[in-house]
Amino acid sequence: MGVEFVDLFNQWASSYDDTVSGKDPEYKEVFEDYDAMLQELADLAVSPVLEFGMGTANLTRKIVAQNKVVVGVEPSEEMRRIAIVKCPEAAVYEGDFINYPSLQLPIKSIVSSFAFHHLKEDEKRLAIRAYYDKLEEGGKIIFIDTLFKDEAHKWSLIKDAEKKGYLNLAQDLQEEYYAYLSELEQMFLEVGFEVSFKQKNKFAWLIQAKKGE
Ligand SMILES: C[S@@+](CC[C@H](N)C(=O)[O-])C[C@H]1O[C@@H](n2cnc3c(N)ncnc32)[C@H](O)[C@@H]1O
Repeated sequence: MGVEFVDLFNQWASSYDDTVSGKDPEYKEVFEDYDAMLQELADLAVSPVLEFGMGTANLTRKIVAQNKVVVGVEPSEEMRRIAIVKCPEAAVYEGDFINYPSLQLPIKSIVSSFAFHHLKEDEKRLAIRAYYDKLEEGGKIIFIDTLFKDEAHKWSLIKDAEKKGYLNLAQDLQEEYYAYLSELEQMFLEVGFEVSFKQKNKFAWLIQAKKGE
């Protein structure tokens, strides 16, 4: 489910790290402060960690460097191929936010960066419910992703991208399933999570959702 973007990621995998390091002007602002954002997320994660959409393992490496155990799930074969080389310490599985191998570990953190927007609204809701059951008491979901504050904010980002000639970005902002903050907040609250949002750059937000103890 939600894996309609995988071909794109197979093609993007070999140049993905150039994009996140700011070499592609079109996506520079999307990934502004990428390393610092991932580091903040890594610092917050409590082991054992389940990571979805690990891509080329940039977040995974930061978590593993703190001697935390990470199980990574990634649908793109090309991304997994790079992730395994860059982060041999992590267990890496084929799968997605909803379908992934059953794990025997007690999971204390579920993390993901720049990937949750690949799920449609009903898929996001399904995943969040399942993560509530999967997490240990006191466990946390910690995501970083692009969010829209509201409809006006969405269209201001799209218009701004168009004005700069960033037509791929403008198209992504319309075609991928970026959530509205209030809609995502509601999905977490209705399951029983405490949730908070912190804006990290023009596009990306840190989302923390805690399961009560
Ligand atoms: C923009 S990349 C982010 C990679 C990495 N987390 C990072 O921060 O650089 C999005 C990743 O999500 C993966 N992805 C796409 N659809 C997914 C899904 N339904 N479930 C899990 N991962 C997915 C892609 O293959 C890709 O590796």
